[in-house]
Amino acid sequence: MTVSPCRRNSFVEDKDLYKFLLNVQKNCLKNGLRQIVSISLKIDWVDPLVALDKLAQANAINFYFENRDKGEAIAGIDAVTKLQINGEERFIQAEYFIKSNLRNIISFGNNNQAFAGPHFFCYFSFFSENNQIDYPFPSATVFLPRWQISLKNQCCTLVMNTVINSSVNIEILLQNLRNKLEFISSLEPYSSNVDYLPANLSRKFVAHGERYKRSVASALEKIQSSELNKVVLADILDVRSNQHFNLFHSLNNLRKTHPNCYIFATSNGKGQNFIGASPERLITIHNQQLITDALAGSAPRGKTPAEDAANADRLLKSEKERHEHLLVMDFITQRLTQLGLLPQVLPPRLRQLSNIQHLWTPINAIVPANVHPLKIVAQLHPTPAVAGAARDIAYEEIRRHETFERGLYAAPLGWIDSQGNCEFIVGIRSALLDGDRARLYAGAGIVAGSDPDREFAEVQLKLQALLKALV
Ligand SMILES: C=C(O[C@H]1C=CC=C(C(=O)O)[C@@H]1O)C(=O)O
Repeated sequence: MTVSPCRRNSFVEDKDLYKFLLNVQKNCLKNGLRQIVSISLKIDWVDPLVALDKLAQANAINFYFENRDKGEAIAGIDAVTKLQINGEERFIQAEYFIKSNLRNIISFGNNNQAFAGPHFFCYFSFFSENNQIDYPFPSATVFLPRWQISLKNQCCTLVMNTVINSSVNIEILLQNLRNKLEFISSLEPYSSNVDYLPANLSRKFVAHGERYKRSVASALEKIQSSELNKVVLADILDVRSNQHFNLFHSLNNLRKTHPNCYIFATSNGKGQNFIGASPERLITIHNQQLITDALAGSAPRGKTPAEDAANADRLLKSEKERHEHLLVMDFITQRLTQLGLLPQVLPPRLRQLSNIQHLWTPINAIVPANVHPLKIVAQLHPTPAVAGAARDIAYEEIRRHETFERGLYAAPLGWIDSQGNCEFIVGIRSALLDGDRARLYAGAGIVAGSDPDREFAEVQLKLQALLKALV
């Protein structure tokens, strides 16, 4: 087990918290209010994934986010307050929900600690309305977790968000916190061989290939004859296992096999989970410094260093891949400029993942204090890395060729704190888990010069890497 350089607070002895909560309650009584309190405590090292595994209830919503390269992981368990909506106004309503809740939250604890204080977890679907009536997630969910366990640079933080009103028993509330702390400190590191038998998978649909390639060919005709420059067409892989998919086992596999991707999972509290390993950051804001990624244009990794270098070289020089990439970069810079930001484009580079490599251009900007992160998310989503250009024509093509609901696939997912810091990624290379069934999603950008066979192979490469991690 990793030894933590950080020691937890001896809060149990701390009378300040008790006094603080009593004061909050007094104020609630006097003013007829209800207040959310966010208590942050440094705790001994724990794996947030294990905490999620052991603390999550099947009937509550949860969220998990990890980036191994950055040494960060965060689990949000159960909700103190949540918003679930559909429709065009979802980003504005989500922003309003967060702002109005923040006005009613008082924080306790050291807010300089990483991931201290209230964090709102947010996830959206690709389209503002899902066509599939029984799709298991609404088009926007925002929640403040009851429990949040995070890790950054080997330091762990527990946040308890709780409602205080006139009838809450403060002693019971504190006892609940002590119990939780004790339970968390008893957790062992993740062991991948616990209670887990290898699964047998059967595929429900085997031959999407010809249909996908026909869609690419048809999209290419449209690209030749219209304003469409690019469309991202996705495919699915439906599998069934002889046992229920194990969320934690899959997440543990994903973080091992994709250490430089964002590993994510959300549960809807009704038995379905959406999980994945995405290389694509939509935005990170830290102290008003924004970073976003233009990520598009791909090649497989080579089997030998020489083959790998040759693939990388071809990718960097390919006019077709650079055109595909440039469409994303131009879109992002234009959209940020429209918001009044001054984007700085960094030199292009390669983003090399375990199975695939991409053209990657990071873009920086300073975010004025009055621009909420969700305004930027709304402005950027969906970029041509997951939709296309021009967007409206790409939407038509996606709806025409994809016979499934995209749902949360290729959509923004992340967190926002009370200072306007945030991290949102794009939920590509993802899967919807539902008991013993899983639907896997991946796509590829189609531009002039795309070859249907190669685009299909790229999608399969992405799907197979994900499938391997699920079992
Ligand atoms: C839409 C996906 O990937 C996008 C992101 C990076 C590179 C892409 C490409 O080269 O086609 C795609 O635009 C996906 O993996 O589902």
